[in-house]
Amino acid sequence: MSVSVRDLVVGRGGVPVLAGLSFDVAPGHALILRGPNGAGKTTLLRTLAGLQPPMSGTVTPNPESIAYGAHRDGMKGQLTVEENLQFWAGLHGLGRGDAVSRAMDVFDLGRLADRLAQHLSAGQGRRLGLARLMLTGRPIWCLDEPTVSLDAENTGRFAGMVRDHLETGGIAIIATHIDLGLSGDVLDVTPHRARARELMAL
Ligand SMILES: Nc1ncnc2c1ncn2[C@@H]1O[C@H](COP(=O)(O)OP(=O)(O)OP(=O)(O)O)[C@@H](O)[C@H]1O
Repeated sequence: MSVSVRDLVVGRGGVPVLAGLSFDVAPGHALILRGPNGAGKTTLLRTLAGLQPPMSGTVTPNPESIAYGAHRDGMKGQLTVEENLQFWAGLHGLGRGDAVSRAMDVFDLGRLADRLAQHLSAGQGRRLGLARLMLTGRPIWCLDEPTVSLDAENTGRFAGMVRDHLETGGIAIIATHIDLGLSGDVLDVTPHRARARELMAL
């Protein structure tokens, strides 16, 4: 399954932020989004993931194939680390087998299994949020600054997790300011800024 974006315009509060976006991402490939603060990377990712509608243009496939990851999405503070992961696994039909323990292993969460999510440090919470991706069973990951709060070791674990995902035919679209050492295309959204395009047309 490929991602295909055509003539996409994305915005916030009814105001266009990025325009003229057309790109494809093939199975097994990553696309790294770059651009300065406020350029529109989050807005683009949220639109791809179906969290907000495009102002115009098309995105395929539909959001059911896409897992969106940012901050502590969907984490329930009153549940433990393991309970959170079991909840997600059950929701996506992966509640049986060892999917949860494999997801915990990726970010070395075993020692935190019984800790309430609300008591996790920022980096621990990020590790839990990222481990969740493995339990969605979704082939396309849209990730917004996934390594914020992660130390070097866990940043490496994250890059390894994405590599494994790509090797099994998955797709990752990632907004990040750091070099994750992943091979993939880079899309600098700067030339697509709606205001920049308006000025260029003058
Ligand atoms: N709810 C909102 N209403 C109106 N404008 C918004 C809203 N949220 C964000 N914006 C604006 O939309 C623009 C794009 O923001 P966005 O978060 O997509 O940028 P970004 O490239 O992800 O930035 P960063 O690198 O800082 O995370 C910014 O100018 C921002 O101020």
